[in-house]
Amino acid sequence: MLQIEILKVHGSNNDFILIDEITQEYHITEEQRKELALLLCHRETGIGADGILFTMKSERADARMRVFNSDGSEASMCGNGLRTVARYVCEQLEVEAAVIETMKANLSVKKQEDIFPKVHTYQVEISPVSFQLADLPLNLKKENLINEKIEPLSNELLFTAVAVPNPHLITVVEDLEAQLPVQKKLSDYVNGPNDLFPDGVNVSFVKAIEKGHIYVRTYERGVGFTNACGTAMSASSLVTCLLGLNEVEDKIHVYNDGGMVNCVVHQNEQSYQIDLIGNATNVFKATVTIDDQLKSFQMTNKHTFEDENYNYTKLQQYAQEYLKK
Ligand SMILES: N[C@@H](CCC[C@H](N)C(=O)O)C(=O)O
Repeated sequence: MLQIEILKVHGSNNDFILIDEITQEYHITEEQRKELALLLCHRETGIGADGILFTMKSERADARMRVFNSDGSEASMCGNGLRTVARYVCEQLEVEAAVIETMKANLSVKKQEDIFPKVHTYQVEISPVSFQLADLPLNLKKENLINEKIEPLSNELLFTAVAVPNPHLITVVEDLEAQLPVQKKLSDYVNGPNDLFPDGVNVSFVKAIEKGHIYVRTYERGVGFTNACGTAMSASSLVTCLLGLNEVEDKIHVYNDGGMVNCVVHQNEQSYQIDLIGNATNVFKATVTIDDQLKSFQMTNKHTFEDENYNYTKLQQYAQEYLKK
């Protein structure tokens, strides 16, 4: 039997189960991490979440984050999740800034002023950024793909492929709702057995609302459609700068099905880095007791953070009002 304390969290309603392995000794094996994701993230039979965030000790940073999608696959990065881990670690250490080790980079995080009244807000660094197709990977006989067609996927859509460092395929469209069936079919294909994306890819359709304001809808690798994807919103902000729809260093308001975040794209000599600023909301905490086979669990001692949840709904209403304009 495995008994763990969990914290249900979300960034833009991209929701996760945060497991603290810094202050708790759980001795979770590699196979168990995948099994826990499959068991606890299931929307019908589990607690329900887009993934698990294992928050661990680090020898090279203040803490380490490992992210597992709901299908049990491990990803190199999670922008919305990193904001919630940033809050958790900063509050544990009683600091306002920290460095979190992720699979491919140690990333700076810091507490920010509320993006909306009484909404806990953190900024996280999204990097490294690479347009090299080998870094996704995307199997095409070219170095990079910036606003170009991928014939097998679509005769009309223009795509940009970028790793931040997890892989993203992004297209800018006029009508997100009309394109939803196209996005679903295309995303299912590139995340199933295919020759283009052997490891799958996060697929985002983006609408440029007006200068400094975009809407991003993402079908996430290892999950499916989510309310938001932080790395996708960051990568999409970068793509809109490349396309001349927005400017580097300007604040870009990024709307999504789960609310709204801000992104700021920075350009340096070699590449880009994106600041992702948004909520880090605690939803509830509980004790979860899991059987030895990791096939069933019981959840007890649940405590819901009512005020945080209420305050976040006000941000969602604000975002929706803007979109109705
Ligand atoms: N939702 C996360 C990304 C989680 C990993 C992604 N599905 C992948 O497999 O690359 C985010 O907020 O970035």
